[in-house]
Amino acid sequence: MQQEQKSLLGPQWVNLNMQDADVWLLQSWLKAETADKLLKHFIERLAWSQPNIRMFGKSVPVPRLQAWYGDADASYAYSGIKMVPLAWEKKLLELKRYCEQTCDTPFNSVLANLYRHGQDSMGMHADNEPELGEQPVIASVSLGASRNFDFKHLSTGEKRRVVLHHGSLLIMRGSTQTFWHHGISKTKRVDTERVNFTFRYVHGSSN
Ligand SMILES: O=C(O)CCC(=O)C(=O)O
Ligand SMILES: [Fe+2]
Repeated sequence: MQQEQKSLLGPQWVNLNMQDADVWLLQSWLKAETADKLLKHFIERLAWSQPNIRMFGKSVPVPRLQAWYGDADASYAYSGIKMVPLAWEKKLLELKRYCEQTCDTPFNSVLANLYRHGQDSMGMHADNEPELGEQPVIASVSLGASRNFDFKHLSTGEKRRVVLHHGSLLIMRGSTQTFWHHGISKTKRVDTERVNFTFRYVHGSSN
């Protein structure tokens, strides 16, 4: 089954060949002009906020802005925050559908992150919430500033770094979330915005 799915991704995809994982990257998924328009649109139109998360017993603001969109029944807890999805914004729904076509996988929700500059970040984590199921497929679309995306293997400590460019699509699936953490570290080299979408399929309690 896993082998069959792999071949569906097609020749333009780059397999990151990571141990205990199944990660693929398509750097120029969107045309540059489409990606430019979408970046501007999403920065202006999405309902960005900066919620608090609990870290080491303290409540601290996330070091970026975020927004959670999805089907009404796709709510779940993320880093201690109960995320109730906003109804799909029109262009975001179009992007989701295009992403579903490319990945040949359904998604019902997305976490949108806005990194305002290089000092915004996301700590190392796995997207392993029970609502995502055993071997979640997570599709990550990047717009704007290129940022380093870091992986670390939980038992061997092996590290991998890829640069996610404007208009790229990264897919993590299989056992990736079981064996690896991933995150976006701070950098002094970037002073412009980046928007990232991680499309997911949340298994709701009511369906
Ligand atoms: O911004 C990124 O590329 C990573 C986002 C991420 O890991 C997440 O939303 O869970
Ligand atoms: Fe993640």
